Amino acid sequence: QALKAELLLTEGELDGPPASAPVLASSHADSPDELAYLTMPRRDAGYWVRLTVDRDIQAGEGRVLVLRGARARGPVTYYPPGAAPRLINDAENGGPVLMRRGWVLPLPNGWTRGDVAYLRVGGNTAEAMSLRFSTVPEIARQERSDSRFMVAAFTALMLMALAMVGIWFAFRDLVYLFYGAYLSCAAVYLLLVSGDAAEMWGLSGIASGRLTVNWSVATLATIFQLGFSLRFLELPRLLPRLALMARTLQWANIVWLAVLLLLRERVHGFWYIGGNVLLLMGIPLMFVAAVMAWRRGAPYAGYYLLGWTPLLLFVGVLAAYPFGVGRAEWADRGLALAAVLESGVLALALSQHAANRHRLALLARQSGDRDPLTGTLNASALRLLLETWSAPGSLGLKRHGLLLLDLDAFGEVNARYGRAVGDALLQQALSRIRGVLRPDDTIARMDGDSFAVVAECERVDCELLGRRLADAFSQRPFRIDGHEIAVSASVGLAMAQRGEPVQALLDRAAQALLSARQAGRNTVGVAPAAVLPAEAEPEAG
Ligand SMILES: Nc1nc2c(ncn2[C@@H]2O[C@H](COP(=O)(O)OP(=O)(O)OP(=O)(O)O)[C@@H](O)[C@H]2O)c(=O)[nH]1
Repeated sequence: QALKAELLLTEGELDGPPASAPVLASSHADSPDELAYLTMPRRDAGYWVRLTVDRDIQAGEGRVLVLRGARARGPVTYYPPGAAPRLINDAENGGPVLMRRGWVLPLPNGWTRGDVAYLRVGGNTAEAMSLRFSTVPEIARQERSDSRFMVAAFTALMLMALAMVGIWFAFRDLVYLFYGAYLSCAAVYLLLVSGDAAEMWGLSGIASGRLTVNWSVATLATIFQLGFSLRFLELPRLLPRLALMARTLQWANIVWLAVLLLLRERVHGFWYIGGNVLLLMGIPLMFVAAVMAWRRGAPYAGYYLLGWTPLLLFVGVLAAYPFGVGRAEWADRGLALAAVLESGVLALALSQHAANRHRLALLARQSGDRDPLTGTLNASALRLLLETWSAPGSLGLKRHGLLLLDLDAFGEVNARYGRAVGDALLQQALSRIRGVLRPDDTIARMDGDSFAVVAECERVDCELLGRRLADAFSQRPFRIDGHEIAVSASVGLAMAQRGEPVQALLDRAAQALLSARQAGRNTVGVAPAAVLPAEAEPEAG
């Protein structure tokens, strides 16, 4: 059964289908599975679409046409072959609502070859639309299966959102709350666009104001997603410029959402174009940010990429659909599936994030060994933490480095300004070190003027961190009691290796620190890799 759809170019308002008109574009669907697909450029006068078939369709066959797209347009009038015209896509004026997979255009008297059907498509928006044949039982089957699928996706997302709120409650870090809020918005959005909300108790009211609500929920999801990404990828620290761009985009979304909420129907004709453009700008930005953060050692950026890439692709396809790129038929389901996959991966990452933090907090609290002057962990607490991480079977940090930092010529500060000033300097030194670290890094005061940092990073990034720590001291003098005191620091780095005893790791870091001091201070020394019994053989051979 071949269906032909032609986009006609007419002038002025007509009372009925044009007798003849130039054809702007045409599309064929040669088999029942194919779509006739038309992209419509913006045009004040709207369009007429002429539909023809190459074979007769009997009235009793139960065949119907399914129209998709044209979502943001004004009312569409349908002129069935051999029957009276009717208005569709007019939910806001009490007309029939969108089915999950489009509007059903019935063929009450069948379709005789040679008869012509028309669609009058109003509204001044650029949007693509598609047409295909189906049957009522087939649509019913599809609706049922879509419905089950969407409810499962909704439930999965909502459960994960609840878990995130729970984690936020325990740790009070906004990253979890943002993610939970994003998940709930995504779940509600999926339900709304799937069309199920209209039939659900409690949601039918929301669903009837459809466009404003759908778009607001989607925009809120974007706003929360950006907030989450900023924190999760540690953009302000790692990539300040990208962080600024993400914040700007977040604000643009907030402003655009306010426009929608204030003006509602009055902006429906064009609002979604701005919304989709913002979305299409955000996708590559977040992708680039994730790749760059990953390369700079953001510990969870790998999860982010794994989870988001498929979802961003589907969002991109859907956002580009009104502009005539891509076909949204398969993208709806793909979107739901990718959203569940994404939330699964990210929820896993965030719970690992939380578990790491929990273990640290617990250990630090249990150890109770704190340095009285600065209030941070002391040497024995740090040793306990290192022992726990290196114990076989522990969750452990992935790859981590131990950095020892020693202030250069600190004895002179004491001698020149007095011990009280020295104490104040040590306290300020701790905040300088903290300023360079991530929230998950661990810091301890070992003794006198030396500190230790344990950071989850690859060797290059740990070396960079070492340099940043030294720079934090050399680039700015301390100001204490009206004195300006310049103090540099030397840093020794040793990368932890599986199976290496904690004392050996500490010794290697101390050796690296010694070499840095011997190299003239204000430098970073890096310890050579440990030779472990299991690895000694291949090296010897
Ligand atoms: N104000 C103050 N000073 C301390 C404290 N604990 C240790 N110190 C002093 O810190 C200094 C540690 O000196 P070292 O690290 O051996 O040597 P340095 O003077 O820093 O010289 P470098 O060889 O460059 O490290 C000593 O002068 C100690 O008296 C403290 O709690 N408060």
